[in-house]
Amino acid sequence: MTRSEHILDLQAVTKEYPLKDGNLVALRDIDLKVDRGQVVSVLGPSGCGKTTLLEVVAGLLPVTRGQVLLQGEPMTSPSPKVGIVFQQDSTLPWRSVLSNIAFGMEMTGVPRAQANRRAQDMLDLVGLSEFGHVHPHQLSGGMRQRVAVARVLALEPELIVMDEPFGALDEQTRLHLGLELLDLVTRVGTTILLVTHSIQEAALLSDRVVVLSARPGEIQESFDVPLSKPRTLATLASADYARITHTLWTCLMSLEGVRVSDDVASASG
Ligand SMILES: Nc1ncnc2c1ncn2[C@@H]1O[C@H](COP(=O)(O)OP(=O)(O)OP(=O)(O)O)[C@@H](O)[C@H]1O
Repeated sequence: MTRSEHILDLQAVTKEYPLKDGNLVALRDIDLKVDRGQVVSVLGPSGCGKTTLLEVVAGLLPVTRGQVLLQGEPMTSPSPKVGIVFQQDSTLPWRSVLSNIAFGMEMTGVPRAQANRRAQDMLDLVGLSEFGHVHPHQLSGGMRQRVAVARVLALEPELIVMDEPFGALDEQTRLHLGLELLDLVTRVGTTILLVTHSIQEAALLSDRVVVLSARPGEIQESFDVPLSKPRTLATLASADYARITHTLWTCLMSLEGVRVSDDVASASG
């Protein structure tokens, strides 16, 4: 594999937070390569450093040691090449949906008329063609997250990092929107790094799932997800899906010191 195919390359990344009485090591020696067009999920126990990892990748936090390369270049500050979708609704309530999407483009100097045209294209892409002129509070939580995704896609990032983007939604809506997102990013060829607490979501959407250990977060295991594409809700009923969720569940439970019997793990999948 050539260097350019690794859109993201974390090399021995360690992140420490300074505290009054010493440093808190949030991440230790993280080596992670993500190929162009891949969806990679990060799972791990609460507090293991998942959000820290995303913030480091997005250039929002400096690393303590090691480096983050995006397309071979060190990432040391936020870049338009990396889009971010957070769990919390980040739409601006006083702007219409269309102008929420256009806003990011206007900030980067795109003329308003052009930004509005592209915003409409993005709305069409996320299935909200008719909703450009309403305000965010008139949409459901899932629709608002689609607006957030459209706003990020409009900027044509190389990589999108997502922190529990559908975490505030019920499990069914979450998986449904996740599949829509997967279809979308497959079409536009974007690379995704996704933090989630949901084994189901990670298995359903990812090419690879990385499991972090309890703090300090180190890479415990990395699993390729051998599910055929396109993924659909029917994937949830497949034997391969049951196997990969079982594997992920067992790995996570072992981090919590729990031994999972096959029966319990199968039932959980
Ligand atoms: N700004 C900060 N200053 C000091 N410590 C921090 C800071 N931000 C995070 N931490 C600590 O770093 C560790 C990792 O936090 P982080 O939010 O990255 O974990 P997480 O895996 O995303 O957690 P969760 O799954 O609960 O959302 C935690 O122990 C947290 O308390």
